[in-house]
Amino acid sequence: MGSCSCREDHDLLQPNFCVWVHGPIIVGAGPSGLAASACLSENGVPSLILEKSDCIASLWQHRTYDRLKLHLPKHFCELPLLGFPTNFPKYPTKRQFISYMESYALHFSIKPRFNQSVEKAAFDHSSGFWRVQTQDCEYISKWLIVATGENAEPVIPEIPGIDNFKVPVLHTSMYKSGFEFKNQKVLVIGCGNSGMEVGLDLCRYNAIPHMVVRNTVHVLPREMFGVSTFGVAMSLLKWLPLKLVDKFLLLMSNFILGNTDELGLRRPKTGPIELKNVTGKTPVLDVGALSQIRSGKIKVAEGVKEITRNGAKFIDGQEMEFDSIILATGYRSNVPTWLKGCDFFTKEGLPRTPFPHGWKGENGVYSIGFTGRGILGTASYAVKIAEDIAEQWRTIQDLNNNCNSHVILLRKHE
Ligand SMILES: Cc1cc2nc3c(=O)[nH]c(=O)nc-3n(C[C@H](O)[C@H](O)[C@H](O)COP(=O)(O)OP(=O)(O)OC[C@H]3O[C@@H](n4cnc5c(N)ncnc54)[C@H](O)[C@@H]3O)c2cc1C
Ligand SMILES: NC(=O)C1=CN([C@@H]2O[C@H](COP(=O)(O)OP(=O)(O)OC[C@H]3O[C@@H](n4cnc5c(N)ncnc54)[C@H](OP(=O)(O)O)[C@@H]3O)[C@@H](O)[C@H]2O)C=CC1
Ligand SMILES: O=C(O)C(=O)Cc1c[nH]c2ccccc12
Repeated sequence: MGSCSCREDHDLLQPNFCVWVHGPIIVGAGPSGLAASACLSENGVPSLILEKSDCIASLWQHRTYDRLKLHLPKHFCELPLLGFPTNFPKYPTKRQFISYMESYALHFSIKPRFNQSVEKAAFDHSSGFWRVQTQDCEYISKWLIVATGENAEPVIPEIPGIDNFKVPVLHTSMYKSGFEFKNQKVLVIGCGNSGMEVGLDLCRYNAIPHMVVRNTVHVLPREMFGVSTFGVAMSLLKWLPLKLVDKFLLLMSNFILGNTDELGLRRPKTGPIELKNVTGKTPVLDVGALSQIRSGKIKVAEGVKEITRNGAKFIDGQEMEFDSIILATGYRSNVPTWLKGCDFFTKEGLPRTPFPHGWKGENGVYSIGFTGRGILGTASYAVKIAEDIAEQWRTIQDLNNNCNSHVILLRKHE
């Protein structure tokens, strides 16, 4: 740090330069990064977002399927300070959600630096600043906000023989629509919300999906008599203990959906909300896959033992041919690959302290978007982070007054 000489310039990105950022550096321009930036700006604090992709909300724009809709009502998926347009339906489509994110960024004049992949970030104890390295440049700030998300990388399981399958195996993050799988026999591995919804989408294109359910799973209706199940759970939790709420949800689910165990979807012993809180495993909110399972259009298979060139061998000894394989095996955080020397995050890349206390670490590091509570968790952390940094910002504002820009280019001495 002491080896940097100052030069003002906003647009140059060269390996031998480091950029001094007056406000916080935010890594990731998804909903969490945008929310943090908007709340900071509302508190008078500038920030700089570094985004590895070429757009905002890249998970939604590049890594989700066409028929995706929010499965929680829109008021549970709003970012702070600016809500959804009133003409949006209760469950906005992916396109609508993206357009909301775009207007959000525009409204708060958020201009991330795209194509900046953070490769390393570490706190420099000697200077008291965070040093954030991308492929182009080093950025330096007093604060680092980690907003790279719980869904940063696909989980690709090591299933014996998987590399020998005749065509490339696709993860749901690359799946767009069943159009490419018309009339095909498709093995879908995994039965979370992605597996269920991809299975359903495949049915719409006359494909024949076989879905691997290796474990137990909670399937709940998206709505209970016109009210969202998520909303019902949130309301009841204000008054009743968690276990009772879970009992109620299961009672209602059995009434609305029938016995899912009979379909090969065995329920875990722990209730759906308790399981979500303890393990992070999201219950499936059914938007139609279950009736396709009941009618036999989506076939349920137990665990896969091995993938062959033409298909799969299952643990019950059956062998079957498939045209394609889709991995609906979920996602993981990538934080451990780039955030160094900081035990704020676990080796799984999630904050060590669970919700609602995991937003602030030591030395000016913050996390947003790792609460297992979707956008709702993001919104609550954005407000807390912005207030916390704004308070520090005000105390050092006198120093900042000497600078007329919040991004300054520094030349590194060789
Ligand atoms: C299919 C799907 C549907 C979902 N539906 C809902 C829903 O209906 N409601 C809900 O509340 N939640 C939902 N979620 C949860 C979802 O995680 C959130 O909606 C939201 O996208 C999280 O925002 P985020 O900004 O924390 O993470 P992301 O949206 O993943 O954004 C993180 C950003 O960080 C960038 N990034 C990652 N690594 C780096 C790096 N090293 N350097 C620079 N940039 C980096 C990524 O490119 C990305 O743009 C869904 C998730 C999935 C996968
Ligand atoms: N409309 C919406 O809003 C949607 C929201 N989402 C959200 O996105 C997030 C990610 O969901 P999703 O992509 O479904 O991931 P999940 O982590 O929820 O589910 C992954 C699934 O893959 C299974 N699995 C993992 N590894 C293997 C393996 N080796 N063999 C067999 N099965 C395996 C898991 O089984 P096991 O339980 O045994 O580990 C689980 O069923 C969730 O929060 C979800 O709610 C997703 C889609 C739509
Ligand atoms: O859809 C998701 O992935 C979410 O994270 C939303 C969500 C947060 N908590 C839940 C509990 C039950 C179902 C969905 C969610």
